[in-house]
Amino acid sequence: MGRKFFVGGNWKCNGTAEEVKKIVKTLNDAKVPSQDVVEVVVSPPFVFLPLVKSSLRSDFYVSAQNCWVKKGGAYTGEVSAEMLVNLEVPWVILGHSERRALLGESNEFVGDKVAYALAQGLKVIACVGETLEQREAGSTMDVVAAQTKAIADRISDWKNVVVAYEPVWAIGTGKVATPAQAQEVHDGLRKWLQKNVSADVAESTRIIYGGSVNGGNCKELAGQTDVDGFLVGGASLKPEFVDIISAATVKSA
Ligand SMILES: O=C[C@H](O)COP(=O)(O)O
Repeated sequence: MGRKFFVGGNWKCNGTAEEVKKIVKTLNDAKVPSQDVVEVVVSPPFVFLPLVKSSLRSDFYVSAQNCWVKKGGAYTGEVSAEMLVNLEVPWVILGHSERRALLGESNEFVGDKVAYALAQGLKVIACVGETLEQREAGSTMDVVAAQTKAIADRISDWKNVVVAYEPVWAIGTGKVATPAQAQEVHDGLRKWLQKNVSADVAESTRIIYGGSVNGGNCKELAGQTDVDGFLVGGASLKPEFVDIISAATVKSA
């Protein structure tokens, strides 16, 4: 079974209600490849999830950008996986590098979050990626393998997991990884899954790329064998997100 192309739009901490309505309208009016070809998920800030969910076209899905590591309770400011399930939000992004760096989320903490969210029935976009310093030190594969291992150690079923490879140096910088750089790490991650999880999981798990993806570079990146889609930040707030979704046709061509 082929891996269906996956395009996620991570809106991060952006937008007013008016801006959100405008983005949704652009998406709703867009002509994109069918659901058989591409799975599209947009991830607004928590407060806009109900608005987006209720107004977004039915062939696109919503995702939260984070959730708490265990059952809800006395955790001021957090949102639990159960709450997302209750609101019928199917996806959650976990382990984004901004949270790892700014909020000190460790590999183990992210692994615990992934395991808990999956156990509640959520689907997870799990982010991994190296800093520029780590890349220059030649430790890219070690870093992403350790991040992936912390997840693999805690879960047994990968069917609801998409792995997002997001080199930190490429996020929001306009400095996109070359298609060859992306392919090299995606291939390395797939081999890691094959060796440490199973051949089936390696073959079926989508590994998507994130980091300055835009309407201009998406097709070449999508052409790489092991690039199964994108997690898009800045460009997901703009009409060019539609072109990025349409890059899925590169795979089916
Ligand atoms: O989650 C998305 C990534 O952080 C990429 O962000 P960017 O497309 O703005 O570089």
